[in-house]
Amino acid sequence: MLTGHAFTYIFPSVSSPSLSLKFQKKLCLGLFAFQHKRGCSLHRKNTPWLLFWRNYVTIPKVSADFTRFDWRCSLTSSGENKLQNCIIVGVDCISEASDFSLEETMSELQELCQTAGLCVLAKTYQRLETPNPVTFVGTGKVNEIRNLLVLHDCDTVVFDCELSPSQQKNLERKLAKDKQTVIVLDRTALILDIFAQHAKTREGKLQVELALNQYRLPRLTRMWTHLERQSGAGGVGLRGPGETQIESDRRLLSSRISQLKDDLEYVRSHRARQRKKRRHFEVPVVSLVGYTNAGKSTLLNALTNAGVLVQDKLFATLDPTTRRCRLSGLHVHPDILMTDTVGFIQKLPTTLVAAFRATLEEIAAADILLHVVDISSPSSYSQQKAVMEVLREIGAAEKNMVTVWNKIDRFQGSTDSIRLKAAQMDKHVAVSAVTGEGLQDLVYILEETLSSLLVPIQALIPYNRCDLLPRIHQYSILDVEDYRPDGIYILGRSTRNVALLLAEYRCVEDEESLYLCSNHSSNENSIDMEQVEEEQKWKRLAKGRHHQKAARIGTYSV
Ligand SMILES: Nc1nc2c(ncn2[C@@H]2O[C@H](COP(=O)(O)OP(=O)(O)OP(=O)(O)O)[C@@H](O)[C@H]2O)c(=O)[nH]1
Ligand SMILES: [Mg+2]
Repeated sequence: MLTGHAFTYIFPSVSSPSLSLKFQKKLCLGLFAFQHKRGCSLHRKNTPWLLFWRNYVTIPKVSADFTRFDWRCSLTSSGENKLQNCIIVGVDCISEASDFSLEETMSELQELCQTAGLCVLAKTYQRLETPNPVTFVGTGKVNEIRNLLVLHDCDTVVFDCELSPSQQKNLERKLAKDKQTVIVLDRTALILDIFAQHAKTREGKLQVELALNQYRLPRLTRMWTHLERQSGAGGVGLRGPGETQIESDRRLLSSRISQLKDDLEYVRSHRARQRKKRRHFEVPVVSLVGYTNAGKSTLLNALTNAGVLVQDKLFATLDPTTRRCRLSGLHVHPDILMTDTVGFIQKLPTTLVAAFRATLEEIAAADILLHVVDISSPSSYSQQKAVMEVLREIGAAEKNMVTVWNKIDRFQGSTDSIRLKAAQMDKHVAVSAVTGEGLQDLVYILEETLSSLLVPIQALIPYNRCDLLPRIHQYSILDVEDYRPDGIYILGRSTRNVALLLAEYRCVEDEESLYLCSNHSSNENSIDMEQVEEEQKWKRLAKGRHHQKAARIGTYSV
């Protein structure tokens, strides 16, 4: 029989204060017996019922409210998202070279503040050789910020950098005026808060919660300073009651983090399985990537009538949206899956990149990336570089990519000149997602890029397999189609799936032409026979299960 202690050790996530211990024990032992009977492992991570239990039945309670962000809790007692005043502090570290100018970074920080619900009253900045380990900025700057706080009667400061927990604590102490508390936020906290406000789907919420908790864990002590002061009065030796609370909160928070990691791992593997299945249909995936507010969602709406939320705010989109669409200019692949996803930003917090792995992997797995750039922004070049950096980080920089210069209707110079400039560059196109200008060029480039995904084919199809011809004609570009006495000889390029279908009729009659064809397509698209069997197995599986959802088909006529 399990004792109470052993019980919570083995089933930490099931122990919920909302249920009686007796009931929890009974339930877990029942489930354990059930699993044991079926020969399943008792390992925590391998128990689907436990995942289900954790996700849908109980969430471990922690003594503090960890589902809301600390600073927002302290700002608004009611928890409402009302506008708060703040002062922003820009930091330009000479040791950390950036493509963005200080002015660009400051205006971006102001936009971030506005999106998070903060009203910027004053700005200041400092150029530093290296950050001060105690307060990040110098002592003189700390005094200046304190004066600004008094002058504007404000109690929130936002720093444009990632502060360490101790720097944040020191700044709060030094900036506190007349014993009134001052809230010190850094760029990471601000972005995390925006993400927390915008996450709608369960997956998005899990990812944001993981990033939030990872950010919070080393900063937990700051929440309990009021209890630390009781240590002497409480007379509990050298340990204050606050310390015990921190320990238990830290343990609960760590266990919540590991639960979230487990849950996200499950999401990731589910997505990977979906991707593997998707590869067996002829629908290529085109992913919209780009800096936040570049116009990705507007472009998706313009092409597919997806009805995705469009806002002149940073990180309006957080959760990926995929739409199956039919673009009238596309022939080889008339249907494509288009995905709109979270935008990128310079100095993207590392916790977010790690937490959003499931979403970012979707980008990395796309067939083609449409890199949307706001060409009307003075920072368009730096933004483009920042996006490429994140793509490099997630291993997607070498993907087939089309650069879309968006918002040409707002461009300072002439629209024709920017369209001409894009036309002169490889895989570049200039459009306006709002007016529709240039969208025809985009579809044309997309068609070109999609046909580069095709693989070379050369086969002699027997006359009793004429049923394959309609599919071959639909998804291939044929250079030769010769009706011979022993069968139909074809040479050209086609989709991966058609190439797999023709694997058993493959013949190598014209090696030179096949070589030319294969030069058309990228190396990663060439199929090797080792994969054929595995792919055909999947094909049979996919055929048997009519599980393809009737996707919404948007139409766009050019
Ligand atoms: N003038 C003009 N405005 C545009 C164009 N494309 C988008 N916008 C505007 O730019 C703003 C941001 O557009 P979104 O489509 O939400 O941008 P996004 O890249 O999806 O942004 P996030 O989801 O926040 O990363 C909105 O106000 C759009 O109306 C365009 O071609 N011309
Ligand atoms: Mg968007």
